[in-house]
Amino acid sequence: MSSRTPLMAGNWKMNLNHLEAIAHVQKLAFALADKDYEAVEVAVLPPFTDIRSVQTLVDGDKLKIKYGAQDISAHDSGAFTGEVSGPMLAKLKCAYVAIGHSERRQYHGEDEAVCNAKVKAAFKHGITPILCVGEGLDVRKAGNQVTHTLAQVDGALQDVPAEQAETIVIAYEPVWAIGTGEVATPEDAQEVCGAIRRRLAELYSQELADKVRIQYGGSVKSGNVAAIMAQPDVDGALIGGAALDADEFVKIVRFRDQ
Ligand SMILES: O=C(CO)COP(=O)(O)O
Repeated sequence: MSSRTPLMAGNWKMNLNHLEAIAHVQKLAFALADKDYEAVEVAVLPPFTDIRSVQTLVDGDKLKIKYGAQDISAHDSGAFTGEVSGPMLAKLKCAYVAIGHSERRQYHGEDEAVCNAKVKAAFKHGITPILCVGEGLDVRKAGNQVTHTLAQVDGALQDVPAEQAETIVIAYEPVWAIGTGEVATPEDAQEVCGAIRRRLAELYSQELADKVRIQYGGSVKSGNVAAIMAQPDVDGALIGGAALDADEFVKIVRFRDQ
């Protein structure tokens, strides 16, 4: 671990309606103390329909939990049925937006060009992208995880200026470890997270690369988070299933105690 403030973000995926979201964030807020927020940045990424409720709670009670969305449209407005725009998310004061999650890549055909456009849309509206990258099982078996993942990083950062790129968060999520209980070893996580940081240094500068937070995601739980966080290039986690259990998520936030 490094001097970068770790970011622990719960990706709720398509779980919890707005009433459940309020109850869940209240539980987190009750359990988390100032010292937790000093050590770790805590964020939740609820479904779109929950964001207004979460915002109202966070604003009203001045909570230190950050929140964001799981996707963003590449377009600002117009005839894009079902999409939610950057200006809409910015109006709800979203701090973060996940871009290019493997489930979006797999089920919605999002490629590097789409991710690149969405990264630009997020920055345009002052929302920090959490760019999700990572290889599937076949690529891992062929030993091509680094090349594959770096190509995703290159594609998504095409023409993104340094002053924006230095604030991005990149989540390395090997697809074979998502929701499978199959966690990458700390060494697997470090191999690719370290390669991502070296690529950022090549694309921009070492100084910029040292600022960027790189998360690991894929079956993170309270029992395995400490070993993953001990890796020098892992600056946090993007947590799916375990983030739906408030007690478990709090334990993950307190990874230093595990
Ligand atoms: O996809 C993930 C977070 O974005 C990881 O999901 P799980 O933690 O459920 O494996």
